[in-house]
Amino acid sequence: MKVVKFGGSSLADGEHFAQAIKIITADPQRRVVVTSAPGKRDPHDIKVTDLLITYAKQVLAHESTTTTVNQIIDRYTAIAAYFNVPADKLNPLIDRLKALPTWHYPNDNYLMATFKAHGERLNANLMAIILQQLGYEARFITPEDAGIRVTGTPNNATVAPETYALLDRFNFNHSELLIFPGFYGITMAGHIATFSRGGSDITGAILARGLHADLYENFTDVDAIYVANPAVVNNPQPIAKMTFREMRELSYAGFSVFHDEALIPAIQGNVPINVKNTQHPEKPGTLIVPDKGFQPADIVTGVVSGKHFAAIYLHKYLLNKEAGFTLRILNILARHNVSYEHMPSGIDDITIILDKNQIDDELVDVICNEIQAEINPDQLEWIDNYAITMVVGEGMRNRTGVINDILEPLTKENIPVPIINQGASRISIMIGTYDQDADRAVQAIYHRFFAN
Ligand SMILES: Nc1ncnc2c1ncn2[C@@H]1O[C@H](COP(=O)(O)OP(=O)(O)O)[C@@H](O)[C@H]1O
Ligand SMILES: N[C@@H](CC(=O)OP(=O)(O)O)C(=O)O
Repeated sequence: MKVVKFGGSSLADGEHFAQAIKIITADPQRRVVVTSAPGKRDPHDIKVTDLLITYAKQVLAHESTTTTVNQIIDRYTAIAAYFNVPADKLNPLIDRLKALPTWHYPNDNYLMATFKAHGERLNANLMAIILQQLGYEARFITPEDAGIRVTGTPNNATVAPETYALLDRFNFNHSELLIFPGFYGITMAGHIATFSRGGSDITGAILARGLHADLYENFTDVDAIYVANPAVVNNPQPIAKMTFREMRELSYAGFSVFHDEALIPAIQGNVPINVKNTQHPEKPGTLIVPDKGFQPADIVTGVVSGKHFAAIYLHKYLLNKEAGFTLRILNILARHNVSYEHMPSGIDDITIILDKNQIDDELVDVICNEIQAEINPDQLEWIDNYAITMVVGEGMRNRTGVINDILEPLTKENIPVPIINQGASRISIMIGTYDQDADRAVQAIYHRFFAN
């Protein structure tokens, strides 16, 4: 059995829906379908999820919602019209969308999550209606029905382990197609909470593990996952096969084509993932497989840069002799609910690299003041413009000279490298550069390893 997930770009309009349906029905193994919300039809279009965020904000600000609601309705109406879906089938979906402001929410964050989740919920419902109209045995299933339980915050939830016990008990007759909305689950108190953006990939992986799929097919708008982001490197090489561990490192570092958290259920359930192009399903795409017995084809599998990092640099003599020093800094960060990404250190120095998205200017001041007061370092600096380039590959393990091959092209390009950190996993090397050099660093490393 295969779980198939279609990204927003693959369900943007009626024509894309028809192509997705062609794929679903071409293979009897494809039994479980996960939908995203309709994505952009062209580069200037707005994703339905973003329209829903605007709708929620307008409700919270007591502003008029008419234009936004009509824009959202138009997206679903256009898809329904493509398949001649009668109005009485679509009207309950529209009524639900319009009624969202009248529901009760524990707070504004839950309201936002519920509005956002409806992009996928309405799309899955519509997909089931269309499949039924075309004569297929299809059932629309919600996370409530199946038992996708989540914990955490309403707009950044994580799957709760009991989900898998509930999915095991879920009555799944393999003769029918199950159509699930991606992106959200239900909290213990019964409220809707979404995963982070791009999180429909996570729903697909949860279902692949929970329903014991043999393969998780993730349909998107590129032929494969490439060695580097095609927006940064011209015409990069596709990756035919890689390990879960490689993909987790690459997606965490910025390969937005597949959500990094979606790797975890697939790893736990040992379900391989095939990322494929909806417009070219005949192409092999990229296969992501367990690490065991994997034979890497190249030294480097992928190279990626993220530009949203900052760092706290601390210098204090005899720092390494002071027991609990690092713990005290991390406690300060934890008090403000800030996590760190990397922490390279020397005998008298430590650099703590943070994701800037979780911190604003006010919080930077508060944290630095607390560090100064509690730790009393000789030097404390906030560095605001770090980019992290990750070079990842199972083929790098136990190989000498790789670091030289990575740094040499950067030196040639005059790119300063203030930080290097070789991951404990030995399949990744982190190169810290400044924001403005990040893309050139990826291009230089890519060309060094894949020039021919
Ligand atoms: N290394 C990479 N290989 C392929 N695509 C990448 C890579 N890095 C970033 N991307 C981007 O990811 C996009 C697909 O992800 P996304 O827009 O989330 O698709 P979907 O709508 O199917 O969920 C591609 O169009 C591409 O721009
Ligand atoms: N629709 C949600 C979830 C998602 O996974 O979307 P997409 O498949 O278009 O990346 C978002 O925009 O974040």
